Amino acid sequence: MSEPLLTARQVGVRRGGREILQGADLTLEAGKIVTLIGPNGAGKTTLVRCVLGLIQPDEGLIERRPGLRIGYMPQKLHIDPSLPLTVKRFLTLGGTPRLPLDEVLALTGIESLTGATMSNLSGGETQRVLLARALLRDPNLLVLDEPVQGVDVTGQEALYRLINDIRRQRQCGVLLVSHDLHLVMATTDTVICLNQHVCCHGHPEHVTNDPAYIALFGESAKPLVAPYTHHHDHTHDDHGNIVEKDQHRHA
Ligand SMILES: Nc1ncnc2c1ncn2[C@@H]1O[C@H](COP(=O)(O)OP(=O)(O)OP(=O)(O)O)[C@@H](O)[C@H]1O
Repeated sequence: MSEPLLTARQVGVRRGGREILQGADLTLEAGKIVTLIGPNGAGKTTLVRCVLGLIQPDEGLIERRPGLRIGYMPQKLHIDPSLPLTVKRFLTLGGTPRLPLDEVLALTGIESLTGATMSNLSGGETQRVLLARALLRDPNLLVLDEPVQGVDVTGQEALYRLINDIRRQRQCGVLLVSHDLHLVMATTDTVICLNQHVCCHGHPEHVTNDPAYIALFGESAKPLVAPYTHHHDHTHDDHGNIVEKDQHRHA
């Protein structure tokens, strides 16, 4: 096995006197897709921000391979609709790209959009442009925070296929945040379920057949067409600590 691109060990983050992330482990490797899933407020974006180096964990450590280049696709893009910003201008705002623009436009299928105004793009087009921007850095690691937000179901499948093709072609590692477990299962190498701590993790096929996983996510997580729902064999108190069901009943 080659040296990982990034390793997070026992990462913990506290905010406002509350543990929002505890003991999270993560290993990202070239050519592999790791998907973070979990309910709202589970700490997914917080872990992503630690990976990106935007925040320092209060506990644990993050090791990055020297020279690691990360391409980041944020959850949302806020652009003033009155700004007449074209796709080409947007893509070249971040300085000199490491990959030829034409190559990235072709890879993401947005060659015909270069003259379009950013605020006029559809949800799916916007996400492709954001992906293109992340790719221009020629990253060894792509970090995609809910990349299919605002995209219809057909577009979501196409976007996940594209992400899969990109990691095959470019052999970059991918860290994906998703609520769409059923859509990412087929292309993910490792699933990490987060709810302040890592509730379970592993290869999707093994994980979906694991009774612990089924107890955690419910039967609806098994068929590939069902919406993702999150069930726990435990709950969390206001501080993110695990409360066993029995404790709860007697509380
Ligand atoms: N700077 C902060 N100060 C206080 N609380 C914070 C801070 N940043 C995050 N939180 C809280 O930590 C928790 C985890 O937030 P985070 O954004 O990581 O969750 P998430 O899993 O990405 O959620 P979502 O799926 O809704 O995007 C939330 O309850 C959030 O309100």
